[in-house]
Amino acid sequence: MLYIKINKLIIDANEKTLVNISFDITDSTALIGESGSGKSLTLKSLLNLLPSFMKTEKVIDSNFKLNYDTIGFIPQNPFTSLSSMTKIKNQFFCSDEKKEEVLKLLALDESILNKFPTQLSGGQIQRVVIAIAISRNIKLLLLDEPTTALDEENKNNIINIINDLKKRLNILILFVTHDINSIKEICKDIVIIKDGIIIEKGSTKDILSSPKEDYTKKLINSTFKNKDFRN
Ligand SMILES: Nc1ncnc2c1ncn2[C@@H]1O[C@H](COP(=O)(O)OP(=O)(O)OP(=O)(O)O)[C@@H](O)[C@H]1O
Repeated sequence: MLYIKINKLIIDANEKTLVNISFDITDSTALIGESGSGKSLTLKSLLNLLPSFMKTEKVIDSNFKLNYDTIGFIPQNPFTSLSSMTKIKNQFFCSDEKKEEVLKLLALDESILNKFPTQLSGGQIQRVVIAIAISRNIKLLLLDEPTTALDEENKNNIINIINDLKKRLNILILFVTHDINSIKEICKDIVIIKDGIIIEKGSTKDILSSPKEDYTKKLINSTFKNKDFRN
């Protein structure tokens, strides 16, 4: 079983600590917090993409190497991550067989390979971005609010697709969002973050059914319409 134990992650900028957290990813973890809580900085630090003026202290234990080959990243806005002048088939870096395999997993027709991104819908583009990420045999999939730029129908589609991928592929998931409701089907664990510090963490079921902190209750009440977990 894959795991990542983030025993210490401290990010400082200009003498100020922006993030100071520790948590594990042993299956699928949601990192949830309001704007400015430190979610993106956490993802960027795992991808080694923080600006050089930020100082980082990382103590991470994992049973695989964390690098470009093993980490896939799905950004908030899929429209900016594809090259608009390049046909979809040339945006993959894998064999044709692998392309066919991942397109099937994402319920995308092979005909999209000969199209340009501008010829696809928002939902199709996000699925292509996910297909490209998983075509690299990654071990960790980072998702940064992947449904923000999508309409309600495509949002639900993407959530179902990620849930399905999680069941089929043996990969870890770290899903960043401010919307608890969007991850309740996908993520086994939740980490609640505020001002760079963890407020509460635990299993999704426990956090949703009996949140301990007021901040968590506020997040749940602002987004959580489905009462399944409370009964
Ligand atoms: N380049 C930077 N220089 C200085 N401070 C920064 C920089 N980037 C982010 N910060 C600060 O770090 C804190 C965490 O920012 P971060 O972008 O990680 O928040 P977030 O939780 O991802 O927010 P959002 O949901 O709006 O994307 C914020 O206070 C932000 O102002």
